[in-house]
Amino acid sequence: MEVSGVGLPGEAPWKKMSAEELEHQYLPSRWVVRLGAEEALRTYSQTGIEATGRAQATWKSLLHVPYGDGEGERVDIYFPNKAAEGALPFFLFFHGGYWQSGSKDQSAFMADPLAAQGVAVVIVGYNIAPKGTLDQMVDQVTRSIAFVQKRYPSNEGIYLCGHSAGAHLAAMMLLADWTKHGVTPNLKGFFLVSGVFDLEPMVYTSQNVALQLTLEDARRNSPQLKVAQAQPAHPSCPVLVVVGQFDSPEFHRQSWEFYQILCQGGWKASFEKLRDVDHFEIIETLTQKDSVLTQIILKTIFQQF
Ligand SMILES: Nc1ccccc1C(=O)C[C@H](N)C(=O)O
Repeated sequence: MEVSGVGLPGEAPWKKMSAEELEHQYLPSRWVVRLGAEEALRTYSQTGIEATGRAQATWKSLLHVPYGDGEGERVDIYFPNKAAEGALPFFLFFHGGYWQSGSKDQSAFMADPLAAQGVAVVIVGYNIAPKGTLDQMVDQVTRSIAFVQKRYPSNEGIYLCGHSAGAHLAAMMLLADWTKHGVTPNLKGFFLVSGVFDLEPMVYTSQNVALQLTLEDARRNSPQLKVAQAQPAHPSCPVLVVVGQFDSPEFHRQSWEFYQILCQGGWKASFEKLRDVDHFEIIETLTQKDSVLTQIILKTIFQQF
């Protein structure tokens, strides 16, 4: 006998959720325990704005550097105090905000602690919805990476880090086809922080009002599905999938299942659940040189594992 509301074995758990529950699972600010939702979002923005101001006051920077002709196609680059501008590891960051909020101008969370250790930090701007579509964002991110490789061909590695929606964009780069960009970036590591890798549930949340994803768009842009179908392009490149203790169960499931599919596909993946942090604190901790995530990133870049 079929029990209503209970899915088939192996069926994604979100398919059994009510619309309200699904909405709740995919609103990260509702899962913040230390603050109210509004205050958590305010603190996150404030922390990003302050870190960006500090980075611009401290480090040599190139701001609003175009990587394409489109209006939003700009990066900010923060350099450590070194003469050799190009022979450095480059850390590229893709901000979160559900592909419809946030900007590079308030996302240089990690610039200070990474530049202090000799890493060039690139904060990537892309056209958020409704101006940009998800396909355009993926293309912009691809071009931003090709741009960095072309401009700094003697780089000591390009590391990609994304938060939330930005982790999705970074994960899409595991599968990027670089041939049409005329360059193969020297990708050395991926840090996927509190990401969404299967976009199908997003189609049924209020986030899709601005995104306007069809089921087909969502599937075409789901690294969870793509990784399962492809050979690893960079089998020796470390891919860290990390989620916050106070992220919602759906965010935990998304990260865990993506990590598992990476392992099955032959990627050098690892998984971390960071204690005591929510969806926003996880990235706010990158302003501190001693935080667990900052240290993991630095150890990966400098191969101290
Ligand atoms: N501003 C963000 C920045 C980074 C990551 C998520 C958000 C969100 O606002 C998500 C959603 N609108 C929420 O209220 O949780």
